[in-house]
Amino acid sequence: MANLLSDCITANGKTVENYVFPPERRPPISGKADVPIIDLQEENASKHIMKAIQEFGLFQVINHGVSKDLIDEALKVFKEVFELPPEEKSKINMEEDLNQFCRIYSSSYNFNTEKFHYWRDVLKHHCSPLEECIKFWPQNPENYKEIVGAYVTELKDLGARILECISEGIGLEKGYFASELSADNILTVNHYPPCSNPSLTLGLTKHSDPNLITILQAVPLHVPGLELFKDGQWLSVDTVPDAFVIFVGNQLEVVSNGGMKAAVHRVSNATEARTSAAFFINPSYECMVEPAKELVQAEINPPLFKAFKYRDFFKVYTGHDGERHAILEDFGFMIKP
Ligand SMILES: O=C(O)CCC(=O)C(=O)O
Ligand SMILES: [Fe+2]
Repeated sequence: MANLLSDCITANGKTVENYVFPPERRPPISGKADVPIIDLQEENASKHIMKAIQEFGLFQVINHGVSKDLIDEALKVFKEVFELPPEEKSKINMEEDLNQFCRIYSSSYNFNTEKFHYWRDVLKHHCSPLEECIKFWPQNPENYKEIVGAYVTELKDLGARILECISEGIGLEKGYFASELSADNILTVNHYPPCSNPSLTLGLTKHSDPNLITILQAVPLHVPGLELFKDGQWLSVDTVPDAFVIFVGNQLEVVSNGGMKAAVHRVSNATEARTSAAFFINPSYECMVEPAKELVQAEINPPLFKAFKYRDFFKVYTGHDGERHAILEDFGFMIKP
């Protein structure tokens, strides 16, 4: 397993080879995306969410009910993980197995085979069922389990409320997603260390998330990073304080039979460090995913995706970085270049 970037930087203060992406994989941004800010307490929140999804595939939520103190504590503890001395970090499981419940690694799952590495370190663990997963979470910082346990419990609840708004918005019963479709939760903490030449690297390449929805927060707010691909252009995404960014993922695209499109995004680096926490709401690995029967009609609106087991999709998604688009098309996704 490769060293973590955060360790290399502390150890010798300079960058590492194989992090320079070819120019065609890092086209510049053309401006800013005016991503809608939705007040979840507002009566018409569901309507606003649907409109934002149609236009952007993502939106910000405020008045979401998650306390500011808890958010601040969680984001602090996430940063602290990457500030631990290398010997402490190495105690966090670094196994390659996809089913490991807690892993810390650099760049991506495919570090050993990928040609270019992303300028990021990652801590990733499952969060459901909490009592089981929490045993595998980092022992340090000491308060990690307590704070992150409370944080992911709140985010799970927030996700359920947002999914209720979405099911209402697309004409499905309110509890449609409160099933195996949203049974698994994974937390990914991305740490993008300071980069001396951020125009040459990528924190994360162009992708859409594999899941139902993602709930994201990043600090510090003034450090840019998240970028959205919209109408053939890359646009930077600024967020307002204490808002969560909500992304439509591939499985929502399937269930809505293409009615909603997953947000295509990437992350650029900066001369300052940035840390983001992405809470992924996923189907369970055994869940069969297909377009909702209620949204499909044989002649007028035939199913655009064949049914698949989420495990099979996820294996493809994580295993074939370079060929991902061709393979996703095999599942029915119409991927534009
Ligand atoms: O760091 C970010 O802003 C986004 C991270 C992301 O896209 C992901 O983890 O899938
Ligand atoms: Fe993402």
